[in-house]
Amino acid sequence: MMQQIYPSVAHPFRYELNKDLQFAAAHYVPSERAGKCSRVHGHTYFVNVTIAGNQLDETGFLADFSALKKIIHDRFDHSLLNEHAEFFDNEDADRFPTTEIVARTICDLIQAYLDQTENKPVCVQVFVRETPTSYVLYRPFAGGSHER
Ligand SMILES: Nc1nc2c(c(=O)[nH]1)N=C([C@H](O)[C@H](O)COP(=O)(O)OP(=O)(O)OP(=O)(O)O)CN2
Ligand SMILES: [Zn+2]
Repeated sequence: MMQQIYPSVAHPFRYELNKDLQFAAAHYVPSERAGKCSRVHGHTYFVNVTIAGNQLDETGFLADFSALKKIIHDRFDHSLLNEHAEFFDNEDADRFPTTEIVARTICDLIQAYLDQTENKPVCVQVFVRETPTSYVLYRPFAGGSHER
């Protein structure tokens, strides 16, 4: 699944960077309505992160590819997503580890890192593929401005 072409996101910035990464993790969706997915099972999550901005840093990077990988892969690889209590909550449907909420969480984590960099680019899209037939796109600025 790596090296696939992802849906593009409209933005006004001069530079756009994309980073593919993956991690293996278990999860369950803690709702009877999730059917078989309410039982613990695992995926290899394929993620594409899109970052955009007008300024590069002193290294000529929009963002450091290696740092982006570390933020996500090192945190979630070979873990049970439901156990990351700082991000997910089995009692709150807006914090269940669904593909949608995993994508939003990844975007928030990446943006928190970018906010600390000198050139302050923005994460404009996160793609998360959970299975060969299921993926989600999260676009934090959809329908609005890129100002934060
Ligand atoms: N909108 C969402 N729907 C489902 C999610 C989700 O996160 N968001 N998650 C699941 C399950 O966790 C499951 O891992 C994925 O389900 P599904 O795509 O149905 O997997 P299959 O391999 O059974 O699908 P095929 O159509 O047979 O390829 C369920 N729904
Ligand atoms: Zn699943």
